[in-house]
Amino acid sequence: MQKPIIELKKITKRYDDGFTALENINMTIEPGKFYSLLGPSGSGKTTILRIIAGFTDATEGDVVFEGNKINALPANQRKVNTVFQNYALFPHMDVFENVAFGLTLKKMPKQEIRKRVLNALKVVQLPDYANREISELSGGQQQRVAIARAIVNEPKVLLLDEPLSALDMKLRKDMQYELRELQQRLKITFIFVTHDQEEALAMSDEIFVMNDGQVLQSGTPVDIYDEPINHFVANFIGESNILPGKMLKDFEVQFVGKSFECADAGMRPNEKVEVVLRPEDLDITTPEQGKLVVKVDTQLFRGDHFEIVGYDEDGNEWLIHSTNPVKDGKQIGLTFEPEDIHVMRFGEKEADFDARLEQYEED
Ligand SMILES: Nc1ncnc2c1ncn2[C@@H]1O[C@H](COP(=O)(O)OP(=O)(O)OP(=O)(O)O)[C@@H](O)[C@H]1O
Repeated sequence: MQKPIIELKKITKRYDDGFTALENINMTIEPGKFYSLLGPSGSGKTTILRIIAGFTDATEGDVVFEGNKINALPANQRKVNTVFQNYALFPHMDVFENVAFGLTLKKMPKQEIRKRVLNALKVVQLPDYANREISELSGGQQQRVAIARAIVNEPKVLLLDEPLSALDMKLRKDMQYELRELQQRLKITFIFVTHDQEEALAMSDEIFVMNDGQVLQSGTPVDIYDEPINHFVANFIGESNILPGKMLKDFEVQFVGKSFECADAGMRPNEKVEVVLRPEDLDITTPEQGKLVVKVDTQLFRGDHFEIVGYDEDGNEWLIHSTNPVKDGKQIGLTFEPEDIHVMRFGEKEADFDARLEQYEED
């Protein structure tokens, strides 16, 4: 592991009205990586950015930057810059003046400002837009100006608060590529707030999944997708079939009244669990050959696959992705591999999960 650039240690934030927005948050941010804070509205993502930027104080805990505690350091002395959701550009200034604003405040020599601003505009692929008015720009171009204005200060960390949420779907996808490419080129640490799981999965080196002021799970997109630690994460990240079950013994789990071989171990016999099966891991076969039988109810064409909804004989709903269509009302069999079954404990927290993993690895 690299030396962290930012650490949040036991951060709690209680607002004046007594509301606890963050509870015991620990985060380690390494330099040069792309991080996402992912969670529903109100989960505390923006509050974390504001604490890192110095716009608000934590009630308890420490913010550490390159090994030094910076709890009391004013926002303008922190080596971080923020790109806001609404861009916060100055409408009465042109593009050049907007990007130059921070440097002008610092009274940097004019020549140096010019060089830096033109360079920043080149980085965001707007080299010929210096003299344009803000009102003459598209949403995507305004977004890029906001990013140019942030990177012109050469921050070590860029904080981005839902910067793509005002853009239409197509532009949003384009900007996802651009931002990721920009981050890799500049090697600045990005901390990106979003409630869009697809966006977080596509762009990040690491994701922190948040809910109710807590980090539920952190890890690479693949880890979080393949090994969600609880119902909330499994549901929030991608589409899942989640069913109640019971761990019979190591590598054997029971759900929908049947027992199945699985790849999970280290739980108590008969422990109540939840089982996750991703729609794309289910293969369709004949009812005779299926591990489960499902009656197809409806299907939607999604371009590269069909999304099929069916019900088993107990009335559990199943979501299945298939490359071929299946007739409504048809009985189909479903098969899957033992490693496609992901078993979760009820209500598990990340710390418990880590402890269990350690115990399991020691055994
Ligand atoms: N000044 C304040 N006083 C009291 N409560 C606040 C204050 N600011 C934010 N909150 C509350 O703290 C919680 C976390 O807010 P925060 O803005 O961090 O969430 P978020 O995850 O960024 O949400 P969104 O995606 O909607 O921006 C919310 O319930 C919010 O209502």
